[in-house]
Amino acid sequence: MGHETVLLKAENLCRIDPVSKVMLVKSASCIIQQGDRIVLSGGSGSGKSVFCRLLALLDPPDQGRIFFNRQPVTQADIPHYRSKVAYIRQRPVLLKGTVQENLMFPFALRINREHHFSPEKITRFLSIIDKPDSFLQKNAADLSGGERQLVCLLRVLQLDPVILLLDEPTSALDRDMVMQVELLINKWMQLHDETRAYVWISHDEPQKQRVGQKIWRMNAGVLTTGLV
Ligand SMILES: Nc1ncnc2c1ncn2[C@@H]1O[C@H](COP(=O)(O)OP(=O)(O)OP(=O)(O)O)[C@@H](O)[C@H]1O
Repeated sequence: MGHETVLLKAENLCRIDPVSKVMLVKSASCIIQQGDRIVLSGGSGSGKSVFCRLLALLDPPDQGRIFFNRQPVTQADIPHYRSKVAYIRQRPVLLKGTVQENLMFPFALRINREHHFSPEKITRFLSIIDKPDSFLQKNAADLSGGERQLVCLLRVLQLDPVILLLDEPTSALDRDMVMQVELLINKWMQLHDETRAYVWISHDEPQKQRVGQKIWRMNAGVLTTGLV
């Protein structure tokens, strides 16, 4: 593939537990290209979440560098970078209020001042998951676990991320909701002509087959991406 398709390159990322001094992620390097649908697998406690949080720069690497669009990511870039390389956790966090208030919340933040809430964009996403516009007026506290995860995804997708880091986003959901989440993310990839990418942590074999075109593995903090 051509050079221009590389979205992100990480070099020798390390993360040391500040308390125990144990190295949780050991010199992990990877490349994420446009269209990449990557599954990250590995045993429980192997470091998958720690690694994805490093990639999202939610935690600072103790060593190593990340290049995004071929530029090294500096301290000043981090807030913007986090909206472009977005981490989705297993247990979604919503604020009090309606679905719409939750979706509008990011636009109140200074970092997103160039973005504006787009009802059209949200309606398009809602139609993908078969939800009427009235869903926006639902109280977030009344949503099912699956609906909460969908709202969290919409809240991220509306800000036009480039890479999603999906940390077991469906592991607590029933099968219908799992399929809805997969559908939404698949459509998001298609809507952008496969110029986006994701890394999806999953323990579920059938799901790995459905959503993964490349497999990365984490074993005791050591990442294997298939690239030597
Ligand atoms: N903030 C932290 N501080 C210290 N240690 C941590 C922290 N977060 C995770 N760990 C430890 O790092 C190791 C890797 O954890 P991590 O959550 O990345 O595993 P995982 O591969 O995602 O596992 P699972 O599949 O069970 O979610 C574990 O031993 C965990 O206890």
